[in-house]
Amino acid sequence: MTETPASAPEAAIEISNLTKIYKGGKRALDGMNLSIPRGQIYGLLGPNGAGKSTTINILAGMVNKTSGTARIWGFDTDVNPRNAKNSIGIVPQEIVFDPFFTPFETLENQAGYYGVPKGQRRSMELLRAVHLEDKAHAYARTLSGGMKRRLLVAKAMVHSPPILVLDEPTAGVDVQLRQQLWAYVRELNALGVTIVLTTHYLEEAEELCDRIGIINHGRLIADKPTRELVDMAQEKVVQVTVDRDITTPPDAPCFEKVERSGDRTLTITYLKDRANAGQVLSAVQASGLAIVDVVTRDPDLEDVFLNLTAAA
Ligand SMILES: Nc1ncnc2c1ncn2[C@@H]1O[C@H](COP(=O)(O)OP(=O)(O)OP(=O)(O)O)[C@@H](O)[C@H]1O
Repeated sequence: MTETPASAPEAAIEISNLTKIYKGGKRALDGMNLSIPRGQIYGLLGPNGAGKSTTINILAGMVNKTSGTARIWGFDTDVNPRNAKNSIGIVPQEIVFDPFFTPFETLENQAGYYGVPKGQRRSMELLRAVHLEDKAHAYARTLSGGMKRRLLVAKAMVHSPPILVLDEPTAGVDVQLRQQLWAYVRELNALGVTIVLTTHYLEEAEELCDRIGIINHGRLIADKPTRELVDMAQEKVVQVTVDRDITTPPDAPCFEKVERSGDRTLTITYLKDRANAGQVLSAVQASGLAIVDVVTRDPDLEDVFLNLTAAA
């Protein structure tokens, strides 16, 4: 089983100057530096093709890096590949199973592959945790897409690794099952497992992750606690409904942008460091319009993400 260094490392994963150039010349990672603190739920985000899967596949030992180093739970993947591998469980993006094995057999085989002794295997316990107990002896090919994904999570945990990495785990999983999956991920995290996930659902990342890193063009361009990252969003939006049809939208120095979004509605964007909602509303009233309704929208991770990746 996993041999842990004398003291658990500060960083669960430590990547330095990692570069990957694929055959054909594509530079998927361009000197990536990334340190994932132990004990966290860490979200790795980035637009399509940014290098997320390449990073994860290098950690999983499925892609060879071109240069740089990666340490998993303190173990260098070049110097100590076996311990590095035993310290991490990976839930891949692609669903790959031998369709002729049952979920129970799939877990038993995987445990065998990791050398987990029979007496220490937890196949049924893991199936219970991912709500697949009643499918334990059904053929894997009869499982739905969501069930297969949950089986993959259980499979990644057979050797009780201290780090679990999930690559786009909720793609194609319905809302209810997604909630169950996240509940299990949270449970594992509460037990001390460091979680790393990539996702395209920014709302999900915002809700679930303690810390978020954003990758773009093979480099890490942001790495902050989720709250701080969301706070970087500058633009706030107020939607104002007024008492009469608007011919020309009013303008004011505190507006960053103003649009007529209906006969009687204005959508006004302002920068939270330069103005506040009170000033924006006063400016609307000063233009002679009476306000009958106001809706505000807080900036979210999506705003920050789009700004950062567009700027880079
Ligand atoms: N086997 C490969 N051979 C050549 N180029 C590749 C290979 N795998 C990935 N790439 C390229 O490397 C870049 C990074 O791909 P990667 O899959 O790591 O991105 P990603 O951030 O995971 O994207 P997505 O969100 O779409 O999964 C892309 O331009 C991709 O086309």
